[in-house]
Amino acid sequence: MSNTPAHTPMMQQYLALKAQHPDKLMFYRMGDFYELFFDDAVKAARLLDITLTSRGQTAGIPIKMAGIPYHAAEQYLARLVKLGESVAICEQFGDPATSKGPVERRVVRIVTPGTLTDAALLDDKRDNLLLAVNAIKGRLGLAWLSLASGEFRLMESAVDALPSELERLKPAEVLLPDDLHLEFPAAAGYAVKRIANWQFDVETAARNLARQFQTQDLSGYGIDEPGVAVGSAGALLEYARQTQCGALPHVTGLVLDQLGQYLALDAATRRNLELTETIRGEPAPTLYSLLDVCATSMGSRLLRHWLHHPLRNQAKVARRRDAVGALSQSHLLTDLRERLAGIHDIERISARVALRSARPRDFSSLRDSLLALPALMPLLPADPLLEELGRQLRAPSEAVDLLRRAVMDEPSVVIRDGGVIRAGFHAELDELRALQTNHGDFLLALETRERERTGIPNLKVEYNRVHGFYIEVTNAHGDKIPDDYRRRQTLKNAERYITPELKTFEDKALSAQERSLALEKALYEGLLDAMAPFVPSLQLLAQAVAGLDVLASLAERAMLFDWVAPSFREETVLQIEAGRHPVVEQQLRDTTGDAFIANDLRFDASRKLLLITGPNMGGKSTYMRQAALIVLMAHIGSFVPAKSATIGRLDRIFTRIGASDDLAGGRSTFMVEMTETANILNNAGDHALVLMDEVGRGTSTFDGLALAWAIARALIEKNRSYTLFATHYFELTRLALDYQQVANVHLDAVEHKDKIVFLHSVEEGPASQSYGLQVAQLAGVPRETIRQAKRYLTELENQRVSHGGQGDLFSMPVALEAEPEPHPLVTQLAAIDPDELSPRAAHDMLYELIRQARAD
Ligand SMILES: Nc1ncnc2c1ncn2[C@@H]1O[C@H](COP(=O)(O)OP(=O)(O)OP(=O)(O)O)[C@@H](O)[C@H]1O
Repeated sequence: MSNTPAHTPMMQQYLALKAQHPDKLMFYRMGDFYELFFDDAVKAARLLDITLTSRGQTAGIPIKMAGIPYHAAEQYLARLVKLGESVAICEQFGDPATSKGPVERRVVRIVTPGTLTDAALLDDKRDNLLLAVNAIKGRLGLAWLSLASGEFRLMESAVDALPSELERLKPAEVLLPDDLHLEFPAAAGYAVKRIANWQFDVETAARNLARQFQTQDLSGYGIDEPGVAVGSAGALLEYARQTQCGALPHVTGLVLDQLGQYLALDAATRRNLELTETIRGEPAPTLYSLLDVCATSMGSRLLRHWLHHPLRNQAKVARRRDAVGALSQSHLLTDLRERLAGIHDIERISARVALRSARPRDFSSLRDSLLALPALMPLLPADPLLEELGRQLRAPSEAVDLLRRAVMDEPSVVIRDGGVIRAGFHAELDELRALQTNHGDFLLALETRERERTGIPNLKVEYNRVHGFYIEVTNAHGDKIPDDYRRRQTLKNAERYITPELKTFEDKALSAQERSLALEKALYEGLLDAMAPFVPSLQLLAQAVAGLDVLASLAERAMLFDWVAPSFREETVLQIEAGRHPVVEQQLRDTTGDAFIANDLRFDASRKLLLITGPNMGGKSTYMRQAALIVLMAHIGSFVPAKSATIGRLDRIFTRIGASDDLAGGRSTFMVEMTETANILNNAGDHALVLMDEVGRGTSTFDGLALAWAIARALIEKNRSYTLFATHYFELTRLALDYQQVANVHLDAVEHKDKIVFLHSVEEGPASQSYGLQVAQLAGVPRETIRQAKRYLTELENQRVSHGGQGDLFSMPVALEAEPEPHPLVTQLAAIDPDELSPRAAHDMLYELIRQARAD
């Protein structure tokens, strides 16, 4: 037998619970603290910067410990989940005073980065997604859930779509089967959890999902033959359920995400266009930061979603655009937006109701929000989409009525403290509360009555903590004591009595507070039960509010910034009159106060590639990006910064903009550039909008020029996309001579007293010079260096004139065509060494070659 002492009973309990959650930190409730032990304590102390102490020994091992006060737990949880950690929260049940051995404890929930529902842990303005990924035979199965709203989606795609899907969804946590190895973009900001492979089993998943949704199978969700994505959805649902230690009643269905319905944006494009984050990862200035003046956080989240999911269907987008138009014309728009601001996060509150974690203030906020809805309807202008949304704004009247009757105007923060259920809702609760507050009245009334009954004028009814309630009679009146008085205590000059009536009152009063708190808690549980059936309709209503809010914000932006309604066409056209870059325009206004120079853009079937030249800083990138942003804004239903915009059928936007290293991913600038280019050449079709910014500049001049030339030709001949191709290689401007679909445009600049002035206006034709040195001078490069560069430039230009220079490369384009394969006869001839051949063999060889030549 070993001499090692056994673990203490408490540690045995701890270790048994911890063994079920080895990969999570365990918050172990002990009185007013959550304690962490052993390695968890060391880790938490490091991550949270809290003190590491020790708490004696167990089984001969010192117990390392770190603790946090339970009432401050949320802020620590928030920090841990941000760092990608998961935490199992273990509460104590039963009364420590009466239990033998350690009080019972259970893990009540698990907080992981992707399954947050607490208002305090969530970002109001973005969805918090849990994503499960699997791949089988080259097919990728994705499923994702926003537990805080109940939205559950899935899709299948090719494995190489993973990076762009991650960029689109931006999950907080990703679940993967144990032995799946996929290449993930580095530093993507989500936690990765490995779970057992069998959890992804497709058949089990399909069964479990159908059970969750209470359906026969999944065909009602458009899934007739469950595949790899269903396996992911099953694994995800089970994981989410475990984190909540219970059912997920608000997850009532699945949506099959049809990628085909969205304008496709690859990962690089989402980043390059700075939709919701700048290239440096900041939240502003971005298109989202400009557009998001939503009054509710539900609206802000939906807008973010719309920006990442522009719709291809022109009719659907036109409906939104028309609603934005109607709202922008409405003199009630400001009123509407003010009213919307009074509406709380119905979506997330409903989810918490379903998960039974709603707090008292969730209920009062929900009530106030539902009561505010009817006032919105008269503020909606006539418009088909707005009328549809308006119809969805009706709150279930029973729910409103219940909340009104049950919940105080301003309930306390936690139910534990009472003060939540409204007076008049429940008679017994009212009585219990009355007992606590009306002691004085009752005692006075009793005193008066007893004085009259006994004829003792100085009889007193009183209370003290030791003896409770009593009637005190001085010894002088001892002979008048009625029969029903029972002696409780004898003093020097007086006796204290209790009567059956007073005893009953005492019992009630002393336990009233305890009982009223318990009753209030039970009523609160009942309220959660009673509200649960309304969750699905509240979720729908929340979506309607969010939709309305986004449309109203877009209308406000359209009015303020003077944007116009785009018009859509089926045919090949993309025409923008006086377009502006929405974000740069506002930045200029806020900083220098300069006006943004509006520019036209014209594409049609006979003009599909624009070669853009012009000086650095001239505005090439801005011009290209503004085209993409206008197209994108149009496809979410927004008005656009232009005088007019006519947009034909489009299915994708591709961008190859800017030089960014992917050092973490081990790819150089040039490698990133070429990977993105390869993606475009392999996938862009004639309905794609392609932006190519200075492709080829990441390598040597000649390689870069040759690549840029070949890439432009491929885009014209093969992809036939709408292409904006900005370049510093003037040689490329000659493509316009060879292809009628190619047009040259340039950004204008003028030199004024040795200084360059950018006009930022786009003109037809190629630029005349590049002004590189002038821009360098403007940037503050020392004068001497500029002088040297000038001298060197003159030398280079002279050499170029005498040797033909780069331009010659393109005056004989054939030279660039791939070398043709040599004829087999040539190969054979080259392989012959005549010195090794006898005259006879040479003769035979000659005949053989002639035979082959004739046979050809
Ligand atoms: N149409 C415009 N009106 C006013 N200012 C503009 C306009 N276009 C660009 N600018 C200003 O010029 C700056 C440079 O523009 P941009 O980055 O598009 O130039 P570029 O030609 O792409 O330069 P480079 O070749 O060095 O990348 C912008 O930051 C903006 O402040």
